[in-house]
Amino acid sequence: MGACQKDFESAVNQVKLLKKDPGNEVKLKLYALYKQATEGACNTPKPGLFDLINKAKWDAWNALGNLPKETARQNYVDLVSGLRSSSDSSSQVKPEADKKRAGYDTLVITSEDCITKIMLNRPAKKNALTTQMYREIMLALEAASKDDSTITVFTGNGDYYSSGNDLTNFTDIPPGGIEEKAKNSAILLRDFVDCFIDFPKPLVAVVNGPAVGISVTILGLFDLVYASDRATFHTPFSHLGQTPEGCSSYTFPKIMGPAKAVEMLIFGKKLTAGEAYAQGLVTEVFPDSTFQKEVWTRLKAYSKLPQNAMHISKQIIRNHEKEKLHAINAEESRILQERWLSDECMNAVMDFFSRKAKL
Ligand SMILES: CCCCCC/C=C/C(=O)SCCNC(=O)CCNC(=O)[C@H](O)C(C)(C)COP(=O)(O)OP(=O)(O)OC[C@H]1O[C@@H](n2cnc3c(N)ncnc32)[C@H](O)[C@@H]1OP(=O)(O)O
Repeated sequence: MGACQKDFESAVNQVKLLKKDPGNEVKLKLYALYKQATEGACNTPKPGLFDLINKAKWDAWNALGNLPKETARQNYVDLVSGLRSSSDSSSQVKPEADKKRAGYDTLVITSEDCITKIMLNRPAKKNALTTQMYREIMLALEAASKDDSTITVFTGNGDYYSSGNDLTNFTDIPPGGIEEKAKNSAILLRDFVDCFIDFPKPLVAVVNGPAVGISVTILGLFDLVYASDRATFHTPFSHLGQTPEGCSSYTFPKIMGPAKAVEMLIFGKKLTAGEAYAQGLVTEVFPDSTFQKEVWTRLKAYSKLPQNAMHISKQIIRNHEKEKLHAINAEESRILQERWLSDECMNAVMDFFSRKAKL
């Protein structure tokens, strides 16, 4: 027990030295295990529903039940050891690999063959989109709109394309409380989607795996969507007490007809890649085994087409609707600002964290 206590104290110190923020979920786990290891089973009153951060912490600790202090200590030590080794040899592609595009922590951006590739790079979190990531994507789009590339490609690192909005975004409450949080998030959402509406060059999604939430809805603003046959398309907004964004309330009925759009956006029906192709959301589906090779061969050929002609064609095709799309985006963001304050939404986010804490 003495040695274990020493390992535990050493792990507590190592956490402070981690080079990379392990993210809110891991911090919650660490918190819970630390409390259990030092104080035993959760013994404090449950915080109120609106005290989101303390409630998430309490839930995580309480979920450990009567786990013995010794086991909690050991689990804490193991978790920290895993974090240290994954930060040393992470499967995450190091942004330093691309010297030209330093300054992005959550994306890997490369330019080759007149193609700028923006790769979401949080594979361990299924490329869930943090607030920082939304901001970095906006910066990357701004840079790509001005660089000498012909087309811009979005893809995901790892087995997912993206699991959509990172639900921990909801736990970082500013001093102004949840109303301020909802207001700031609505502004960020609106600005983020505006960047896609205004993007001047052909925009291609290389959907390497499952896509959820906002990573699906904004596909309606892309010019080509290539999908692996492993990809799925899921917008579980009602399940989350939320409503459509990314202009999908307009683009999805237009693309696939109202009946199919309703199945996805209201009832949360998950589409396979083949179904998404049949509904017109996806341009073409490729077998996963040859996906990367086939898609990149195709894109390299396209990127050699005359650049100005392609850019002007995109403008002709998209410009009629720009004003309308901006208005729709503003309205969807306004409605979501209200939704985020609803009990339905808060309970759904709490459920996600409770499910995680019980694992
Ligand atoms: C500025 C704000 C704009 C907001 C715009 C509105 C946007 C709306 C949306 O995008 S709604 C969609 C939100 N996304 C979800 O609801 C998905 C939640 N995640 C899941 O359901 C599952 O994680 C999964 C189905 C994507 C994958 O399941 P599985 O294969 O079993 O993997 P894990 O669950 O173990 O995931 C690994 C790891 O990643 C964490 N994670 C995955 N997705 C998210 C996410 N969206 N938010 C936060 N964290 C996520 C997951 O918790 C695991 O973490 P852990 O290893 O336990 O620490």
